[in-house]
Amino acid sequence: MIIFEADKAGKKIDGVNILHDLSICISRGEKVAITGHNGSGKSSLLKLIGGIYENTSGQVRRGMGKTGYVPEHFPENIRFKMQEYLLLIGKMNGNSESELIKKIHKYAEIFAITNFLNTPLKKCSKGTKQKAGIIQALLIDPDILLLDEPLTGLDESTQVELLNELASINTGFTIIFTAHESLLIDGLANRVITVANGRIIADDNKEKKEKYKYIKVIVPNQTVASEIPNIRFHYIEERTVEITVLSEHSDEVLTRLLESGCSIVELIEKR
Ligand SMILES: Nc1ncnc2c1ncn2[C@@H]1O[C@H](COP(=O)(O)OP(=O)(O)OP(=O)(O)O)[C@@H](O)[C@H]1O
Repeated sequence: MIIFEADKAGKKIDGVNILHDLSICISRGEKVAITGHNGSGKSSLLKLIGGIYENTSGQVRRGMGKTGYVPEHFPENIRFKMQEYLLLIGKMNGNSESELIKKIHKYAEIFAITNFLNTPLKKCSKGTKQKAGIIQALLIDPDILLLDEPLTGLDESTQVELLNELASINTGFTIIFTAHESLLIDGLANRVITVANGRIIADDNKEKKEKYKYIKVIVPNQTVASEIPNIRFHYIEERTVEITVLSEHSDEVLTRLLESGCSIVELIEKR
């Protein structure tokens, strides 16, 4: 199901075109990274997708359901304790208090910040505040989560922690985020949109790239490999063969090898 579609869309602010000629389609469940240099238009594209910006040219259609948006910077000097703040924000969105407390505790556990629920936000670290920002967006049970540079300014171990936590929340919903870090792009995205000067210059669907399996196997005789379809192979020793096969054929190839009395030494997935 398509949740966002742009056809030659553009955005002009104060007479300046900041996004040009964008044509994209995003489907439910995709994990999309928007990347590019500073000032290339990443945040603006995210805002256009989320409806924070309306297009000033071309066509845009949205069918996204509830959208949770996490801005790049968490507001400074909030005097509320974390749980008070999350309750306040959650109530604005019509949740009941008991329902909200359950959700806050569930997400605080996933994001490993339960110990900070009673700490004033202004005393929390950048990483903890960032996590509170993400939880705030999750409290509305969004169908789509938009994150603007969620790892910026965090140290490396917090980045890895946050990535794992983001990857562990419900895999079914759509996540669209801007990022510079290959850690987040490689770890979370299945599609990478690259922008430069307000234009999309690349749109790569990682899932579509063919995946291969590399199998190292000891064969009982030299005819086995030559009788198996859909593989490339070469001998590295008299009885040891390296086989490369498309992932989609790998199960049937492994079955054939085992039925022919081969011993599998190594099995690696490659892009
Ligand atoms: N509200 C605005 N008014 C005027 N110009 C803007 C506005 N928002 C963005 N721009 C301009 O549009 C361009 C793209 O900005 P944007 O914030 O989308 O880039 P970005 O890739 O997210 O940058 P960064 O990586 O530095 O966050 C920049 O030149 C910026 O100055």
